[in-house]
Amino acid sequence: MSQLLDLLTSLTSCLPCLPSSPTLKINSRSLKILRLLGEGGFSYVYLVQSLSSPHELYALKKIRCPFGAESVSLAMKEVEAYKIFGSTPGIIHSVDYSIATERGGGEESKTVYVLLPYYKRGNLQDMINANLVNHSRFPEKKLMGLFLGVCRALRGMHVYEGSTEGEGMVVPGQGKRSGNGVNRGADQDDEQEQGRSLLTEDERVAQARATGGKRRSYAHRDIKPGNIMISDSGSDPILMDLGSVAESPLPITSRSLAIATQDTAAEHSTMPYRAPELFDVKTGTVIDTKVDIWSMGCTLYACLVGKSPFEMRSDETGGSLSICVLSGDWRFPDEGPGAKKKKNKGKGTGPGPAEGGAAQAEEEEGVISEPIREVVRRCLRVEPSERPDIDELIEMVEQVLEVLPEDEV
Ligand SMILES: Nc1ncnc2c1ncn2[C@@H]1O[C@H](COP(=O)(O)OP(=O)(O)OP(=O)(O)O)[C@@H](O)[C@H]1O
Repeated sequence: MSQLLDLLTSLTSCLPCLPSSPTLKINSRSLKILRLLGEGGFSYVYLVQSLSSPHELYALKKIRCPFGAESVSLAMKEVEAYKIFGSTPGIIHSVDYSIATERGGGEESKTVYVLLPYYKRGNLQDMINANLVNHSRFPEKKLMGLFLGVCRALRGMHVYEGSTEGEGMVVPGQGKRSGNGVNRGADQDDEQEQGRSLLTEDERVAQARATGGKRRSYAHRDIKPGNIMISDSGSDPILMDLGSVAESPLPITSRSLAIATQDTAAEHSTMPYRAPELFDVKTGTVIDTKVDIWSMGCTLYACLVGKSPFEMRSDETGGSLSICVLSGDWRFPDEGPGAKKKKNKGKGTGPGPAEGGAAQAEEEEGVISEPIREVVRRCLRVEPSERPDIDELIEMVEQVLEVLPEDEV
């Protein structure tokens, strides 16, 4: 039945609101499904409308849990992450959630529904796609302003200072947490009793040893343009898709933990944006927030060039994407042997004074400013300790914004 609804909704996704649109209830809220917004590995995201206040639109993420308790607990980790960052600026929060149980053919399966604010402007990937279609590019200052917004939102995870909503909610391995006004069903109460954490038991023990049990930070682990929504005003980025969020640092204390971490990354972190240390997780290393800094470098490059640096390079060379990532093999389109050299805007610390002439303007068209290139280079160091941390990255981006000339209107 559930699959039939997905099929029906995806078939009608291009149609405006049908009179017979399916409806569903999330706790006390009755919602009408308008259309499919997108789909991922195990989830569908629908645009829904409140039946009681038709001007209220939401995005409803439906996470199917086909593999029993394990997949339910993964979905609940995502729900938990929405709560943890519920009041962190620049990070999506959930409005409500529920767990539905379906019984059929003697089997029971669960589906987790998460109600999210709807962002009508879409995400950064949509903007990249529009640029590719229109042969246009982001004005650099506007782009770096958006990028700074993403850095600041990410800082809310990397330097987690707690949230009034989230505090007392995550009780690794034990205890209850307080409600947040959400009308939870019996299933949710069961989950509540068990207590939730973003860590598996092995990870929790390893981390407690490494941090002396102190509160830590979080890594998003799937930063990419498709996971950065644009606020309705058009000026603020919103970090979303918290299904991959993991507590950090994570010391890899055993071979089994290394394999589990690598498998989780393979499932949840998008390959062209995934840091090298997650491709080949080694025992004795520590996986931390630097994985996101790598992905930020890939994201900035994709905004400038149209795709991830490693997708670009593996397309160019015909080589494997993972080998390009592991060896840090990437370049800007106008760099390297055989590349058509364009005059670079702003050598060294910043773009130089504007030089006149139509030929000059034409030559400079499509050229990426040197200070922006440098941000990408710093993020894409194969050795995690050589990458800036989030505060250093914010500082770099603020300096770039200071030296960039105003965008032409
Ligand atoms: N709040 C929202 N507002 C508008 N559109 C949304 C919203 N949330 C998700 N979408 C759309 O649905 C798509 C899939 O969402 P999301 O990334 O959360 O799903 P996912 O299953 O985790 O995807 P992935 O496999 O790419 O990680 C997004 O790319 C976006 O187009």
